[in-house]
Amino acid sequence: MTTDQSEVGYTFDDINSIAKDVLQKTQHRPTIGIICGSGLGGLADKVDQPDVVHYHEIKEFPVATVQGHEGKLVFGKLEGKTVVLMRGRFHYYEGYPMWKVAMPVRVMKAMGISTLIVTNAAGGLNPEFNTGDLMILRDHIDLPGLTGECVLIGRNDERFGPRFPATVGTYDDQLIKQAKAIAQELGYGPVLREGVYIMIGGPTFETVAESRLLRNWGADAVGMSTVPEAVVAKHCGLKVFGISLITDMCSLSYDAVNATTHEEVLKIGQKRAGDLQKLVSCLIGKIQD
Ligand SMILES: O=P(O)(O)O[C@H]1O[C@H](CO)[C@@H](O)[C@H]1O
Ligand code: HPA
Repeated sequence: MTTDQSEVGYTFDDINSIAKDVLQKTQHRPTIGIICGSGLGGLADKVDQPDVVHYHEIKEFPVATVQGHEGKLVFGKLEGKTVVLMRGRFHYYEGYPMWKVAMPVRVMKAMGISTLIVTNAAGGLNPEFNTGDLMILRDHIDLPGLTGECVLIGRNDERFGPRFPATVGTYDDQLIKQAKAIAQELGYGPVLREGVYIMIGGPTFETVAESRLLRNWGADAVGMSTVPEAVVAKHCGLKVFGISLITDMCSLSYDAVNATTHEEVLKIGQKRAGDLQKLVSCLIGKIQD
């Protein structure tokens, strides 16, 4: 048995073969990929001429195990653009290695997308935020990456991207500008935020001391996803846009403790998903193929 991590993951040929197999199940040729966060999969219901491919139908694809993540790819048209939505993502805390968490991003790139939109449910760390706010990701902190669990660990194939990729500018400036303008037009100004998302491994929610630490590190919101996907997307040259729905406020004081639950996360998701979906749909309409 080997514990050598350098050979793990799917090869470039594996990824292309998976993409080819999936494309045989749909007529659509997507240019935009969307990963739906916890309870935020409803956007898939807005897709015209949908073709649905369940993850279990795709050889070598992980299965989604978390409530609020259905486990299917939805291909079709949104605002005139051809899209593929992941209705259900993979998380490190489900027991998947990082490279597997983000492998669908490489598959979507191999299917032809040039832009990736990532959505998530996140806890608010910035005391000025409120539950129900929408936070555009200006940047992220890859806590697992900083502590030795970067999604790009392992042998690098330059056909995916460079060995030492830059991560500055991961979130596309132009898309951020467009999204902000759309949010103003839609009247979302009062709930629109822009900030830094920090990924923790999960599945435990933060203690008060941890929330204080993450806040002191400069994070505005915390979640257990998104960063590996965004890093892999940037590595392979995709334009990335990220947005969080703030589903709960993290406790920064022992005097006002809120013990977050996944049910609470899904409930706020249900209540506020409509606005997030509207914003994302309008942005898709503006993206140049
Ligand atoms: O990041 P998404 O998938 O939206 O899910 C968020 O919600 C779950 C916790 O309720 C965690 O998985 C967290 O990451
Ligand atoms: O408060 C949170 N912490 C971590 N992940 C989350 N996902 C939704 N809310 C949270």
